[in-house]
Amino acid sequence: MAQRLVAAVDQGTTSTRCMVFDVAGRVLGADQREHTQIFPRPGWVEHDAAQIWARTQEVVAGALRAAGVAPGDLAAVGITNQRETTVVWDRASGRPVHNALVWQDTRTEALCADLAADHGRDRFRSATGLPLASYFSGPKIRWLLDNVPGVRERAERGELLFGTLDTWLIWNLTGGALHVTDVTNASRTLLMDLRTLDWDDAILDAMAIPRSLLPEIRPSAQVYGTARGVLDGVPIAAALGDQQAALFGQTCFAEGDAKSTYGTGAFLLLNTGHDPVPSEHGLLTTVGFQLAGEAPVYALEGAIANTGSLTQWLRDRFGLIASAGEIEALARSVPDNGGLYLVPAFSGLFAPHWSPDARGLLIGLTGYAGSGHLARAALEATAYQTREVVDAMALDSGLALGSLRVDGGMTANGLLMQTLADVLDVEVVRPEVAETTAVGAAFAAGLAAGVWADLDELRACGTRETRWRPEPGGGFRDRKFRKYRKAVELAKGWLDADDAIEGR
Ligand SMILES: Nc1ncnc2c1ncn2[C@@H]1O[C@H](COP(=O)(O)OP(=O)(O)O)[C@@H](O)[C@H]1O
Ligand SMILES: O=P(O)(O)OC[C@H](O)CO
Repeated sequence: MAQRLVAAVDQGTTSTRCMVFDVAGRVLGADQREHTQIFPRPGWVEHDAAQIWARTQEVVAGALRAAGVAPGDLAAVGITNQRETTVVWDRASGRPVHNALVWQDTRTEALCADLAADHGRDRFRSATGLPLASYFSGPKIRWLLDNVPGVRERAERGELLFGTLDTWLIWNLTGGALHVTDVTNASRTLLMDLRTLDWDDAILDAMAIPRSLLPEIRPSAQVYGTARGVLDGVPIAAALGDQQAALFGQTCFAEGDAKSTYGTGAFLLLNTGHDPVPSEHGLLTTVGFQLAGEAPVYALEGAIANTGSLTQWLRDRFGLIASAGEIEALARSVPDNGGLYLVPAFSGLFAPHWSPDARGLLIGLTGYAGSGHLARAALEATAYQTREVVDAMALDSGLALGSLRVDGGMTANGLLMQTLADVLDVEVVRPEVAETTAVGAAFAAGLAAGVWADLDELRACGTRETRWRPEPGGGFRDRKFRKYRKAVELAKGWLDADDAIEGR
């Protein structure tokens, strides 16, 4: 078989999958396996990086088997991954010095508060596009240096390496030959200057992180090297953080293009072109992608903590529905939300508020309210939260959204998709292949390896999609959005200092 197939490895927070694509963007075979979520203390989340590497090899073998192909049939492999999650390992033995600290892990919150003490949370924002927060990798590296016995000394001697999951997988796939990351993953560390695309020495000094730990930063689509083992001889030709890969897989190549991924939480990314746009409205500035030899494309990102998790909450805590898909019928059993508004600040509010002291709020209750209204309020909360982020993006970038491309588990919900189109007053577009993250990694790798000639060829792949257009009634919906905003203000500041002390 001619080498026209491309594999993608999608290393996510809960599972790792591998998919094999043909030149038309069709899936020929796939495999997926979960890994263990380790919760040593409240707020701490870890992964076993060695287990993830083992799972990766299993799913690659499984996907090749399912597709009926051998490594020699692949023109390239692209890597995409959960972002920010931090691994430090021994250069000689390849053994991690500690479990990986996962992006959700909040153990570095006090460290971030200390680093922010004199200069504020935006101390490194102009260089990195990010606020000081436990979400990002830099503080996680610092925690490992400070808390795992011997690690700082070994790091100072140059014996240890740091990587996000892209770096860890590429290092293992090449038998330890390559210690590289891509610009999108590096842009989530709080250590990279967005303009120079290099590690920022002043920040490394301030965080006391030795440069020798850090990988070389490369474009997202470029032949980095050749794999051994399970992908023997296959060029590794792309790496992208998973949300950026979804942006690429959704063909959001032009300034003003935007995608939103709806899973447990939601991540909206807006392509802002070749200049990083600083945010004054609670968004993150990040690298969208960089093709070999080309200038980087930047993005504004809005991260929302709770969207699909609300569906799970109604299912698992209240038994209102037996499966996630049933929420749509329950919501359709009533004509509107009956005056109910739900602010899902279960772990505070992320973009655009970043209010850790907010807690969830259900308001507008009357004797009339029933389970159907609650289901509506839960789905509408996702649409309103999206509108908050989209409005912030317009204020920061001056770009008005032409349409919103969507993906993720929640997009199976037609009522939600229509509500989203109505609340945003833009067309909502869902592609046929829902695995846009893997598609993006395959597209980027295939582009670097010459399977596809240019971005236009990628746009032509998999053009079948479903669209929802806004229905009339904008004024009424604006009033409802204002109500939701009012509820958000009521939810903020709910936690008092002594609540935190009691650990509530
Ligand atoms: N039809 C639906 N309506 C609303 N929410 C849904 C629906 N189907 C799945 N979900 C929610 O979407 C999430 C799963 O989506 P997925 O993209 O697999 O998420 P993740 O990658 O975060 O695990 C779950 O939180 C689930 O409750
Ligand atoms: O692995 P996911 O899909 O939960 O995505 C995680 C994000 O990259 C975190 O920033």
